[in-house]
Amino acid sequence: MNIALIAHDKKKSEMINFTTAYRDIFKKHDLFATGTTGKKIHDASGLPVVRFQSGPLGGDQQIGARIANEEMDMVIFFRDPLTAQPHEPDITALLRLCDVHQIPVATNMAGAEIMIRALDRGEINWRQVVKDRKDQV
Ligand SMILES: O=C(CO)COP(=O)(O)O
Repeated sequence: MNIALIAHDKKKSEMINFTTAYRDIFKKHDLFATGTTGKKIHDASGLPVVRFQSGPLGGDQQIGARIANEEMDMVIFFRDPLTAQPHEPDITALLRLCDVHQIPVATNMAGAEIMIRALDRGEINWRQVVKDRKDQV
């Protein structure tokens, strides 16, 4: 599965802890991230991460484009609900595309833990059906 990982600055340490704790699950999948988040995850856990632009420079939009193409299967986005972001419209657009395309999305660690365990039990394998269908048209 293709998993997008994103964390705002005050949530980056949570993301590092999360990806390190669930490293054995994450290493079975393909990881994508906004620029700074991806670098920190890789440096802390050694997991390979494809990095897009930093969020304020368009990284959220790049991940959104992957979602629009049915190329992203899950989004874990640790948002900072207490700090205004200059690229708020990009963040809203990314979450909107998750809803448009029925992409499992967690915006905090409590939800992300449930989702990552479900992933490991194969409960998100239906995404492969969606992608196969897209390849046929
Ligand atoms: O701002 C972000 C998401 O909206 C995250 O971007 P960085 O991972 O580059 O800090």
